[in-house]
Order: sequence, then structure tokens, then C-alpha cells
Amino acid sequence: MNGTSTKAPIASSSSMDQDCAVKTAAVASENESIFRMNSIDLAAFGNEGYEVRYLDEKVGKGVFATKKFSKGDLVLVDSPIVTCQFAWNKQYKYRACEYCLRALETAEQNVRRLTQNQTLELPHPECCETKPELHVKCDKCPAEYCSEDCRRKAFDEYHKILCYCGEEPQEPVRILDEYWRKIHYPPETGNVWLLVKLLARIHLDSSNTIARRLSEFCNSTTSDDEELAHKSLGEEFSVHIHNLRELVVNAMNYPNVQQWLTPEGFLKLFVLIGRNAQGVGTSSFATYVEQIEKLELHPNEKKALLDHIDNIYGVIDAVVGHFLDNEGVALYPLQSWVNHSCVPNCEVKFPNKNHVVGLVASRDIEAGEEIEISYLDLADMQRSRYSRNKYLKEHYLFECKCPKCMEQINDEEISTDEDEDDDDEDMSDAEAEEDEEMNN
Ligand SMILES: C[S@@+](CC[C@H](N)C(=O)[O-])C[C@H]1O[C@@H](n2cnc3c(N)ncnc32)[C@H](O)[C@@H]1O
Repeated sequence: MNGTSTKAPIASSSSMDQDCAVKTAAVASENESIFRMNSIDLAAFGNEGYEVRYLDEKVGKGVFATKKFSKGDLVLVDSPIVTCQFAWNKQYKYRACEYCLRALETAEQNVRRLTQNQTLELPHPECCETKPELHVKCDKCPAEYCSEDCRRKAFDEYHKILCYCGEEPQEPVRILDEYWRKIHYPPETGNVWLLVKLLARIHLDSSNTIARRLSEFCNSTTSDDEELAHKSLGEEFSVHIHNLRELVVNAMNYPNVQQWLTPEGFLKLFVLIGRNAQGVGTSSFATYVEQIEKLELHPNEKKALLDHIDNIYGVIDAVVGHFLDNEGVALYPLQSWVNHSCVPNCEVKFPNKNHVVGLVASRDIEAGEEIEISYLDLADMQRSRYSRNKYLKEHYLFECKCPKCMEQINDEEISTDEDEDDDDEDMSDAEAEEDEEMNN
């Protein structure tokens, strides 16, 4: 799922056989030795409001409402296995909790940085939810956390083996970080750190729970009928994938993760993340604005306040454009089973202002309907059917059959200008260096 957007639907829920609920799915393809899907007790993932069903070989699993939801209801909440901030977002000093991505700047610090105006003042400071008094740092590296709880969880789950432990430029994880930034320019949609953190978690997890969970994600690099191949299998990526693997091997060469360090295993893990990860976004200013909107003030005062906020957004737009939030990516055990539609019934939100994801009904949903989100961001959703599906095929290995795509099925097969920008995440070394210099 892209950026801070989401994923969208599958076959329209109405066309789905509502009796197709299979509570236990064994859907491994024979040759997927590394990631063989175990039998999953899908019923175990049920909840009061939804259940997970196995649909068919092509689509795999999906999540279905078991009760009626009204527009605005929170349908599902999930916490990730791993989260990481985008490399460039961090490089540009967007301060977020290393564990949960909660914004660490106060709203005022946030707008001062984004507007490059160090004298800007925000009224009603009580509306800022940032709690600097709770923030803690790693003893050895620059990692910052929103609370002692996040610091401890990060340390136990992965940080004890990923901490920079100093500023040595030859540190394998630093080299990997620099290489990633050189080949992956904003807007970022993924991060090799998610993969590294995942390997660290597997290495440190004596109960093998993480490795088992990994086997539950769809992970093949081609579609079932082998007609569609993931974009990262393309020739233009082969050198980068080769180099990234070597750098990850240097950093993470632990005996119990070897199966994911072979060329085949690494590629599968890379594609697994691409097909299943969800963008996460947090912002202390946006949270502040939400609280401001709830204030009960005299109408004139409220209007003046909202005008002031509008002006600030205008300046931010002129200075940093859309590069507004702390942004990153996370891998969710349950939310990643929600399929895509170009006319989704749920929106992805972050109700706790951190990496906890919530799906909120964007319209009324009937019991039995499939829960669907959009894997495309708002701008991409406006593209032609051809453009939307080009992206979905290359990144998610399916062609969308949602009502909107079916309605547009006879439209001319034309791409929009944005298609040409599809590879904008890939940057030449020269561009990256130039940008890094600007940043320093
Ligand atoms: C994040 S996973 C969603 C859950 C997935 N169905 C599973 O079984 O784990 C994304 C993958 O689900 C499948 N998928 C999602 N939406 C789909 C749709 N509208 N039509 C067909 N396949 C879809 C694609 O294989 C895609 O790469």
C-alpha cells in the first residue's frame, strides 16, 4: 500500500459468494518452499465486527464485515509487526518515535520548521498533544522514542542488534542506509529497514512467532498464472536488489535468517513487503489542528483561528510542498489481509497518532460485505483505469475488477502523464548526492 494511502478492493463484494467462507486456508503454491503458507486458522482472526475468509487462489484471503457499520465507524484496528520511518523523511529531520512513528516535535516546532519561520507562534498551546517530558533517547545512537515503553519494546524486539553503536561510517547498517537513499528518492513507498528490522525480530524471537506470521502474508513474486511479475523483478532493479542483498548480508548474517538471505529468499521478502506493507503518516500540527477544530469559541474568534491555520498551511505548501508529515511504512498482520478497490468502503487512519492503524467506514457497510481499502493514494485514484491497473499489476500482481474498473472497461487504453513519473522513486547517484549536499 502506497505512501500514507491504502489498498483498495477486489472483486466487488456484492458479486462475492457469501457462502465461500473457509475458515482454514492452506494456500501455498507447491514451489514456495521458503514461505510455505501454513494452515491458518482464519477464525482466530475474527472479531465482533469482521471475519477473515479465503476467497480463491487468485485473490487469497479477504476481510468481511459480520455486522452493519455506519459511515465514520471504526471497523478494524491493528498493530504492526514492524514499522520504520522513510529514510529521506528522517534525513530531512522529520522527528518521529523510532518505534511507533509518533511525532516528537511540538506543533509549534513542527510549523516553525516546515514554514522556515522561527518566530511563528501557535495560539492555544494546550491543543498540542506532544509530550516532550516523556521522550527518551537510545544511550548509544541518535534513535529517539516517544516513551520509555517504546524504547524498551524497540530494544527488545530489534534495536539491541541494530543500534549504530557509534558513528563509524563503515558500520554495515549505515552503509546500507546511505545506499538505500541513493537509489530511492522521495516519494518513498518502501524501506529496506523494514526488511532489516524484520530479520532482526526473527533472529531475536526464540518462539518463532514472527517467522510463522511472515508465512501468512502473500509473498509470490509473480501472479498465480505467472502472467504478472512484480516490478522489482525487472532488469532495471536487478543490480540494486543484488547490491542491497549483499549489504543486508553484511549487516545481518545470523544463522537463523539464512533462508531469507539467499538471492531467492531476499527477493521474496522484498516483494512480500512491497505487496503487504502500509504507509504510515503522523503530524503534530495536524493533531493540533484537530483539537483546535473541537474548541468551542465565539464564531469570530474561531474563524480568525481557522484563517490563521489556513495561512500557515499555505506557507508550508510553498516551502515544503506535500512533504508534510512524518512518513514511514509498517507491516500489519491483519490489516494486510484487506483487499483493494478503486471504490473502497474504508479509509486508512491512525487514530492513536502513531503506527496503530484503524480502518474507518467511508460509507455505510452491510453485514457480509467485503472490507476494502484503496492501495492507491488520492492522486493516483484520479488516474485512468489503465493507469491505475498498470500500477496495481506491477506492484500488487492483480488487475482490479471493482465496479469503477468494470464501468471503465471500454475506455481507451491510455496512460496519464503520471505514468511517465512512475519510476520517480529511483534516483541517479548524482541526483542523490546533490540533494544530500543541499540538505547538509
Ligand atoms: C495486502 S494483500 C491483501 C490480502 C491478500 N488477498 C492475502 O491473501 O493475503 C495484497 C494482495 O492481495 C491480492 N489482492 C488485493 N486486492 C485485490 C483485488 N481487488 N483483486 C485481486 N487480488 C487482490 C493481490 O494478490 C495483492 O498483491
